[in-house]
Amino acid sequence: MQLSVKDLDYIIEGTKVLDAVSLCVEEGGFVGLIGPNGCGKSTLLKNIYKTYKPERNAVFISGKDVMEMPPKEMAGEVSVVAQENNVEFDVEVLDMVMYGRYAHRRFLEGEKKEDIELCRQFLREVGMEGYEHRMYLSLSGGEKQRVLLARALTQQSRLIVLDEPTNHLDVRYQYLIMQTLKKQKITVFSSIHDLNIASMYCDKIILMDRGRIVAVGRPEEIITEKYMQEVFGVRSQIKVNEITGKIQIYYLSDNCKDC
Ligand SMILES: Nc1ncnc2c1ncn2[C@@H]1O[C@H](COP(=O)(O)OP(=O)(O)OP(=O)(O)O)[C@@H](O)[C@H]1O
Repeated sequence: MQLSVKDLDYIIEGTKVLDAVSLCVEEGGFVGLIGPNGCGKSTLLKNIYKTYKPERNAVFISGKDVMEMPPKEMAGEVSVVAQENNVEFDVEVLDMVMYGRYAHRRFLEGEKKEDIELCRQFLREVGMEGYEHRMYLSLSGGEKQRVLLARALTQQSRLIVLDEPTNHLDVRYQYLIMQTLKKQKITVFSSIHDLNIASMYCDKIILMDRGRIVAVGRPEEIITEKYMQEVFGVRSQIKVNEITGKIQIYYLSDNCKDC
């Protein structure tokens, strides 16, 4: 098992934001984390990649407690695409992607040709070829997001954790990014708002509500009319798409005449 969380609580300003959260993500899995705004998805992910400090013996990557892992070891095991990336100083896009090679470089070692080629390859994969020498902060939100994904892939860890990676992206790039992730031989754990995208790419979905895990299962077991109503408070119709064979969700508005 690549990632496991055991009975994790997390309190922010006196409020229990995570309440006894346990989950596991098996090696090679593509696991989506879904749930309403404010249910604790980002807080859970931040505990996993240690932006927040989890309790000891609660978060394990490849069997090791993350709190026992020094930064370089952590970077070798898990790459992260977080939701907020406050970049304090501007760099060229290629240099931004090169940061992903941190875990693979020795102290004071220069950039290797192979590293640069790898960075260029992942920039191509995310549709950012030709942007290598643009300044990162001059990019649009969606372009930045794709560069950060290239950086995470360049890290070549076995697990990637992403917080809403398709935020900011137009529909073409939403699918390109998910497709790119799917192609890698890597374990993926990602929060996802778009449930049709989740059903298309995930083999397992974890549903959260109010700081707790409500259900875990295959997309067709979790993205159901019942859970949509109970957890999101939205009426929906769910059908299997004839072309993709995946389930598709249609939202029904309250003032819809015939539904
Ligand atoms: N620094 C903070 N101070 C106070 N409350 C916070 C803080 N960070 C998060 N929270 C609260 O914790 C809860 C969980 O937030 P979190 O960002 O984890 O939700 P989320 O499921 O990722 O939401 P979204 O779908 O909107 O991104 C929310 O109610 C949020 O307001």
